[in-house]
Parts: sequence; C-alpha cells; structure tokens
Amino acid sequence: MSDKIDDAFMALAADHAARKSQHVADLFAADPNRFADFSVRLDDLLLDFSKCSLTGDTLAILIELAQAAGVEEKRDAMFAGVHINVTEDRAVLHTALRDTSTTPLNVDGQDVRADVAQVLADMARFAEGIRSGKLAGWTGKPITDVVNIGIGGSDLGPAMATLALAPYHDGPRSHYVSNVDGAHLFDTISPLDPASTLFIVASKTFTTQETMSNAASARAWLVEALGEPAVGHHFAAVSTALDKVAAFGIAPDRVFGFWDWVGGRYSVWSAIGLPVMLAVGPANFRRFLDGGHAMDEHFRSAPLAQNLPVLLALVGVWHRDVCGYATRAVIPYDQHLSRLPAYFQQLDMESNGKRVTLEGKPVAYDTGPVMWGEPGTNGQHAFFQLIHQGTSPIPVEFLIAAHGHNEDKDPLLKRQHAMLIANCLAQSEALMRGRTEAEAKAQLLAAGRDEDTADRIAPHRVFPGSRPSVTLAYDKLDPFALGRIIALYEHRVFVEGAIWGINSFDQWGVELGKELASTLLPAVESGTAPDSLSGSSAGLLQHLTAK
Ligand SMILES: O=P(O)(O)OC[C@H]1O[C@](O)(CO)[C@@H](O)[C@@H]1O
Repeated sequence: MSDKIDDAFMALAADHAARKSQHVADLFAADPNRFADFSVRLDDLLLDFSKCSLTGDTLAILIELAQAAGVEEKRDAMFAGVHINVTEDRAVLHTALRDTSTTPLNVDGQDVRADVAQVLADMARFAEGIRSGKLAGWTGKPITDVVNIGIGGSDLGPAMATLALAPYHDGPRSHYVSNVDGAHLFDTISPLDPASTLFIVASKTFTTQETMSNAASARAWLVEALGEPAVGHHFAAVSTALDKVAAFGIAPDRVFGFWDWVGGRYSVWSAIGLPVMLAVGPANFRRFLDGGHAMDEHFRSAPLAQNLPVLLALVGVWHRDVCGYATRAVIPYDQHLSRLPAYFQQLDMESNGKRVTLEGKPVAYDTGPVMWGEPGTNGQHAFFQLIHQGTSPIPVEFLIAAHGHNEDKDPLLKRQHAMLIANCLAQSEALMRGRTEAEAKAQLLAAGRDEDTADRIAPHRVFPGSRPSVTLAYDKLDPFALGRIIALYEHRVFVEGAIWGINSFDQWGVELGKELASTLLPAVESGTAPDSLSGSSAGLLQHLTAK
C-alpha cells in the first residue's frame, strides 16, 4: 500500500473516531441539502447514500483514497484489455460483450469485436429457431421447456436475470439445475416431457463436477425415453472449452463459445445468457446488454464524485474498513429480484474474498464483507429485528422501482406497489432515525400503560438509529434497468478491489475443496477412509457409509 493510501485511511479513521457518537439524524437536521449532496443520478437511476454517516469531508478523503489507489488508471487498463487478472494472466473484458462499437479491441493481438458479434448472432438465430418452433425436438414436438445445467456463474446470472425479466418472458419455460445433489435434476425433469425439453450444458471450463454429472444424468434420461439419436436435437452447450464440448457429442451448430477474458461470475452477458435470450427473446436480451453498456460509459466518463459505482464502492469501503462492519445486506423490494442476493454473493464474495494483494503480500485492510439478503418485505418479518436492534450495525442496500409491472392492470395491484415503496422507505427511515427511550415511554403512556410498565418496557422499544443504508431507486425493472444495476455492482466490486489492491478476478479459494472432493469420492464409494484424512472426517465418512 502506498503512503497516500495509508494516509487516507488514517484520515478516515480520525474522522470516524471524532464523530463516533454523531447521529445521522443530526446531519440531516444540520443540512437541508443533505439528500441532494449525498445522492447521485444516472437518468432515472438514483443512488441515495445520505443515510450513511459520511460528511462532505469524509467524501473528499474517500475520493482521495480512490485516486491514491489508482482507480481511474486501473479502470482504463481493464477496458483496454490489459491482463489485470495477473494470477491467471488474463484480460478482463466482460464490458466488451455489451459494447456494439466497431472500434477494434485487441486482446492478445486479436480483435474481439467480430467474435462477440458473431456469437450473439448465432445465439439469436438459435433462440429464434427454438422460440418459433422451427428448431423442434427429435419427434417434431416444439420445445416447451429449457433446462440450463450449470453452477456458479454458469447458473446464478441467467437464473437471476430470467426471474428478474419474468414480465418479458414469452419463450419456453426455464428451469435451472445446479446442485450435484441428484434431487435437483430429478425434481426438475421428472414432470417434463423429454420430447419437448432442451438441455443447455453451461460450463466455462466444461470440467465442473456438478455440471458434468448432471449433464450425464440428463443425457441418460433423454436417451432412455427417446433413444441415442435424439440427443443432438435436445442438447446445446455454452463453454470456452470447445474441444471438451465436442467430446461430449453436442453438434457444433448448437455450441456457443465465449472466451477466457470473461470471468464466470461476469458471464451472464456472454453465451451463458442463452437461456435468458430463449426466455425473453433477442431484442430484450440486447436491451439488457445496452443497460450494462450505459453503466460502463458512465463508469468510464463520470467524475469520481458523481460516479455511481465509485460512490457505492467508497461507501462500502467506509463501512467495511473504517466503521468495521463485517457484513452488508442487499434487500431488493422487488420480488423479481429475489435471486439477486445470491447472484451478488458470488459476484462480490468470490471476487473480493481475498487475503493477499496483487503482489502476493498479506492485505493491509479488511477486504470483502459477507454479502447476504432476501427480498423485502419478507426480510422484515424474519431478520430485520437484528438489523434494527442487534449489537452490530449491518449496512443495508435497498433496491426499489418507482413502478411495478402490474400496477396499471388493477387498482389493488397499484396499491400493493405503493405499499412496497412505503415499506422500503419506512425501513431505511426507521434504521436511520431510531427511537429514544423517552419517545418509547411517551408512546406507551399514550397507549394507556401505567408508569411502571412503561419504564419496564421502554428499553426494549428503543431503536438506536444511525444505522446505515443506501437506496437504489429506478423507474421500472425492464431489461435495460436490470443491465444497468448488474453492471453497477460489477464495477463497485472492481473499485473496492482496486482500493484494496487485490485481484478481483481469480478464485483460487474454491480449489482446495474441489481437489479434496475428487480424492474423497473413491473413499466414499468404497467406505474406506484414507490414512491422510483427519479423525473427524474419517469418523464422519465411516458414519455416513456404514450401511
Ligand atoms: O462455468 P464452470 O467452469 O463450470 O464454473 C462454474 C463456477 O465454478 C467456479 O469456478 C467456482 O468453483 C466459479 O468461478 C464458476 O462460475
């Protein structure tokens, strides 16, 4: 870490220490412009971070921190195709997947623009064929159900986006199978008709144990029902490992490639998005890409102090490193975004859950927090108790649309959307404002409780307040809006990683478990624990394989 970064962190720590007991409600009372000063817009997309404990001075130091960490230079290097993923010696160019520009973009001497456009055109042709029924199943039945078999980035992105775009879904039904637990595949395909089912085997590496075993079982199910020759009509694949796909037996015109410069958790924009395109059609998929590109343009050009991903990241760094909050909750008040927290968990935690710098030295500051969440209002009736009154503050990120998709259909549904907004605003307001003991007692007395009861109960009804939250508001969750939100969070992860000086684009932390699982499989099947296994694991293995 450079001296300038350390200086900025020290200045932030001093600012935090000096204002530790300051209530955010007092910041609002002191500054009638606080909302305007601590919110930023990109068209209808509004990021409000005024309910966090930052002041203008704090923000100025955070911007200095971003400058000292070279965020702008690192951003430009990413967009230019520099191999910023140093441990895998790869460029990081998911942004190229949503860019329609024809200016050459050379990656390792190869202009990737034409490749990207070609795969998109192939996907669109295939998707239109399936959606129109022209590309039918082996028996001539049109495809009614698409089962994506993939895991991690080859599952979470398309699964999240398909659900998010449910109002635009006019193609075959979508299903997602990821877990190596055979129950996932079995429960999904049992009700389906093999003659009208299409499987997409999605795996960047085409070696992932879960995906390969689910694909083999799906293939066997299909062959048993329709015979071996049917396979070609009912399978497609998405991968960077085209040689391995060919070995699986999927016809080349049903194989959609992508490239090693697209990380798994950044791949929903690539051919990994094929099931989304099948569901909502190529035009809506293009709008999703355009939304991502709009955020890219904003990220590249807006000054740091008006830059949504930069500001979201700086608020994140403030909470993680200065306030010391170990987790953050993402709560979409949008049922269609109910898979967003799971998607963000991979995006954020696989990217920034790192303990060494780019140079392989221990990091000087805490890196990625635990990210978790559930849709509102459900979370309110489950874990919000702890967020309001627990001992450790948890920054919350609320997402809310001004308009729902169904509100024009029925006044009752319009009212329900109003209730959704009211609940979302009520939660962030309650978290920030809190309730004093005196207020709690006055309420109890006003409700007819006697003095002793009011004194006894009031402490339980105190809310400390000053609990941080940001709110991301948008007009309506359409494909463009979704693309913008996803790209916003991708770039936020990038900026945080750049400040911490880590590689946000590798994932070595998943390897050890994978290696051990493959060496343990024969032991589980034979019931004999190898000597190298710890007493605990050997004991568990014996218990689980005893009969
Ligand atoms: O697409 P693949 O190669 O099957 O990998 C699936 C997922 O597995 C991981 O490598 C982690 O195990 C993720 O990074 C990736 O998204």
